Amino acid sequence: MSTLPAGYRTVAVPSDRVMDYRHVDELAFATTSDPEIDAVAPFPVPTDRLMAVEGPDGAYVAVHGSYEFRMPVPGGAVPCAGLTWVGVRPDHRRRGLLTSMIGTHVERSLGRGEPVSALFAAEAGIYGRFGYGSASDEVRLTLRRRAALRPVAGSDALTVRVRRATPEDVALAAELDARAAAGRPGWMPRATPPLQARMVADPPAWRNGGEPLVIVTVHDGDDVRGLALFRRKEAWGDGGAEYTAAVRQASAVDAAATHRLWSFLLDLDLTTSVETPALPVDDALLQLLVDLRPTRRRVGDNLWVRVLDLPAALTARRYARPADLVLDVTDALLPANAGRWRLTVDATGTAEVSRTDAAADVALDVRELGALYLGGRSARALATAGLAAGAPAELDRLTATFVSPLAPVCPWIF
Ligand SMILES: CC(=O)SCCNC(=O)CCNC(=O)[C@H](O)C(C)(C)COP(=O)(O)OP(=O)(O)OC[C@H]1O[C@@H](n2cnc3c(N)ncnc32)[C@H](O)[C@@H]1OP(=O)(O)O
Repeated sequence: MSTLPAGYRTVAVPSDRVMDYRHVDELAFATTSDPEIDAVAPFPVPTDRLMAVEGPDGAYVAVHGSYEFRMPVPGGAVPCAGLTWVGVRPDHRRRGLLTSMIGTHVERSLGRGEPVSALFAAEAGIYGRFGYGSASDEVRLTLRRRAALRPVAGSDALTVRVRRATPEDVALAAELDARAAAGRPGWMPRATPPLQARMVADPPAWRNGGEPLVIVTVHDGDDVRGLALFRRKEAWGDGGAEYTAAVRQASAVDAAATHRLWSFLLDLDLTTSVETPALPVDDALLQLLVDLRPTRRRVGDNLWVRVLDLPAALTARRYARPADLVLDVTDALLPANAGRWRLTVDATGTAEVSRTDAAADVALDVRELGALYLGGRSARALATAGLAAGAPAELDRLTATFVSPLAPVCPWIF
């Protein structure tokens, strides 16, 4: 599957060449490694999941890696290869190295028993051709200070505490993140120490002129029910203070804690605006705001999902209702996924998937199956763009079967 131009070869990256790997990404992304950052936020991708392409002179010219995730899906979690740190040295681009690396990634992921891959795309035009579908959106808000929230019972009884964040806050940040996730599809757990360290890491290079990271916690007696990490940036205009507060993480376990947390963040002295982290498009904050109109909203693509092993992927999640559907799938990269599949879902939401010769209810490419996989897209909407084919009733049956009650999102970029 992986075809490289003559003179290039695919190699695993030994631990003594991780810096060579990183140098390729630095040239591809116009960044540089910084020992001060590495000291608090070590390189997070496991070495045994790093791959490189060597050029004719033996130097690394293209790299990719992956995380070993258990991606939350409706009703469960699926082993997922989180493709990451993909880069091709600018003098070796557009000669098929990424295409070859995707082949390597797919083979290795399937070999490890990972039926799904997911990623954040550096540019939206890159990954669709390889069968990744845009499966979730995120929204980032810029809120005015004192934006009003609808009342929530119990919020006023909760207390808040504020202090500088420290590396020791990592356990609390990870715990609150996991509790706030509440099974939302796509919300990747940060399961390894290097990924968790990044939650609270605060090297000066990441401060963008702002203060060191601050942590605010919401308490019900001794119980911590919410947490936010944020930093303010000093600014003075003709009218006085114009600070902005950028929130890195805002996690709360219920509506009252959510209300208390955002009430605090929305009324910080000296600030005029508050920037949220990536939120799901149905986040509680959007429901609580009395008036969304003055709020700047930027919606962007979030996770891209690639179904690698169709029967394993489709049986790894639960479904919203019983169903008997025949899907006719095309997959130019992985012919084992192509053809007609019967998806039967029982009353518990558990699916069986088998080959069939029966007539298809819906025809679609594996890219669109990836888009639907987390339950955040509509088959009928895809069909309006010519990306799925079927009678409206069958398309709606597919959507109603796949739908997630909560919009999928991954709140952190990997
Ligand atoms: C999950 C992540 O890590 S996302 C990070 C991706 N990395 C970056 O964005 C860093 C900067 N860019 C790069 O390193 C490289 O340009 C890459 C990785 C995006 C592409 O690598 P290349 O080796 O040039 O890709 P390759 O030659 O295999 O191209 C395959 C096809 O994708 C297309 N393509 C490649 N990059 C892009 C892009 N940025 N936008 C749109 N199309 C693209 C090519 O034109 C080609 O199309 P074709 O088959 O119709 O001719």
